[in-house]
Amino acid sequence: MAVYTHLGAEDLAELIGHYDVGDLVSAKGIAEGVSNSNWLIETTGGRYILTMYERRIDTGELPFFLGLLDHLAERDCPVPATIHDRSGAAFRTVDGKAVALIEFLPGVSPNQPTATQAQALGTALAEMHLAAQDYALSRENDLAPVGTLAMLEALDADALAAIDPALPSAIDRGREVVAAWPDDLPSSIIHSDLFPDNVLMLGDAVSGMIDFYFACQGAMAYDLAVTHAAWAFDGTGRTYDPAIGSALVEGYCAVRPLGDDERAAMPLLAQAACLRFVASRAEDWIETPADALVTRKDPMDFVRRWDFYAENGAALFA
Ligand SMILES: Nc1ncnc2c1ncn2[C@@H]1O[C@H](COP(=O)(O)OP(=O)(O)OP(=O)(O)O)[C@@H](O)[C@H]1O
Ligand SMILES: N[C@@H](CCO)C(=O)O
Repeated sequence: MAVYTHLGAEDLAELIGHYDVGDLVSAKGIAEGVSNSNWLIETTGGRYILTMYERRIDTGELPFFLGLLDHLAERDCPVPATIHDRSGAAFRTVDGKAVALIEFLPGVSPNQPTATQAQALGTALAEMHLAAQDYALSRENDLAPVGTLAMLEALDADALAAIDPALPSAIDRGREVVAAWPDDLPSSIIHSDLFPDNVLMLGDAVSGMIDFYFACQGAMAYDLAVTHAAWAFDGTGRTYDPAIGSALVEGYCAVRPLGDDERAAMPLLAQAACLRFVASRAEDWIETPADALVTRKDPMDFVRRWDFYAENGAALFA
């Protein structure tokens, strides 16, 4: 469920009236997503996505996120441009909450991506990294290994063990990742959360990369590692698909070949990606009541990936 706020027809028409997009025809709440409320808006001028920022997002960071979409869209990356209102503002406030209107992009998120789609995504990711290098604004990664380790350390050990007896050992493994973390890899603005549900595809082509609300300054190879962990396994992390993993890296390197230092770091970066999702999922699991409407994601899905990278990472990225 991802419409937390009711917006009546009059509120919507009034809001849309501030934009040069034609008259409101229809507005449908979008069920996917958990962080924000989203509507598919149809006007006499076209289709748009209206987002109301509900939680996790600090309004002070919206100029960074929305400006990034504009910067990338201007450079032909498949991301939705922000629609600015008649006064030029990228976001407005309704009932005390920030809202933004962005371009609607066609396509569907793949449930079972193919290697050809993974290759196209690798290419789109590398192009995005290059296009973002001259973006004027910056944002620190609050979910970098040091931050996600702290997140995990702050959770109650018994609560972690209640999810799975193997989970508390992620803390010591996380410490090893943080101790080995390289600070000098080539960086840009990275997406940091490019799971299949944040990618829209039309056939084999990437028609959209969405949900940039974890974007931040970071090592480009780390973003590739996150995307690898998100795309190359079944959801539970039990089965690795080598065709998808190789195609993703190949598509990336066709545009931006990895340096020797980046390639050597990939096994560690992939484990850092696992640390990040183990930590955020464990925190959400413990903080979300079992009967909440939102489905909790299992941190163990990323412990399994972590085991896989620890064992096979060196051969995988050689
Ligand atoms: N620009 C867009 N064009 C087309 N569809 C979009 C666009 N942006 C979002 N959507 C649709 O809305 C859904 C929810 O969007 P999104 O994933 O950004 O929600 P969220 O609640 O902000 O994210 P999350 O739950 O991942 O934190 C997506 O799965 C997609 O179907
Ligand atoms: N994509 C993340 C949620 C956003 O942090 C996950 O699957 O855990």
